[in-house]
Amino acid sequence: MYDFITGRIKGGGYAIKGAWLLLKYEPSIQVQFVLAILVTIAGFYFEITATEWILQLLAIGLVMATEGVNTAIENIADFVHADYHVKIGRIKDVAAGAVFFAAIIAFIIGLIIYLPYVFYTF
Ligand SMILES: Nc1ncnc2c1ncn2[C@@H]1O[C@H](COP(=O)(O)OP(=O)(O)OP(=O)(O)O)[C@@H](O)[C@H]1O
Repeated sequence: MYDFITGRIKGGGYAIKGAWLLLKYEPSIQVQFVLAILVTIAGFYFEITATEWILQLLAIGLVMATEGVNTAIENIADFVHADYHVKIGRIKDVAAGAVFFAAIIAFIIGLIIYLPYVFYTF
């Protein structure tokens, strides 16, 4: 039981370290993080509802998480095969495609939440 708890705490520590590495070194994650801050400011500005906050946070989490996994896949691909290979290209394209799905959904959620506020405010 003690090993289980210390193991979980260590695992959490590694995960926080990984999140910090993503924010510090990955431009794609940094861009998503800035966008997340901007929509959070917009959320406070327009005083969106609790349900809208939940959907917005889910969208932010979905995009940041898939972007992080995409970065990990790119790193693995470069580690196992640094030279050009058509299969590596396909693996990276597919991983980027997953981010695209998440980003499109997040964008649509953003439109659904903010268009009515913008429309009625201005
Ligand atoms: N070793 C490779 N072999 C074949 N094609 C590759 C290889 N590396 C990259 N590519 C192609 O170039 C694209 C971009 O790859 P890259 O690793 O530069 O990612 P990226 O889009 O610049 O990601 P990021 O901006 O997050 O670093 C891939 O989606 C793939 O089509």
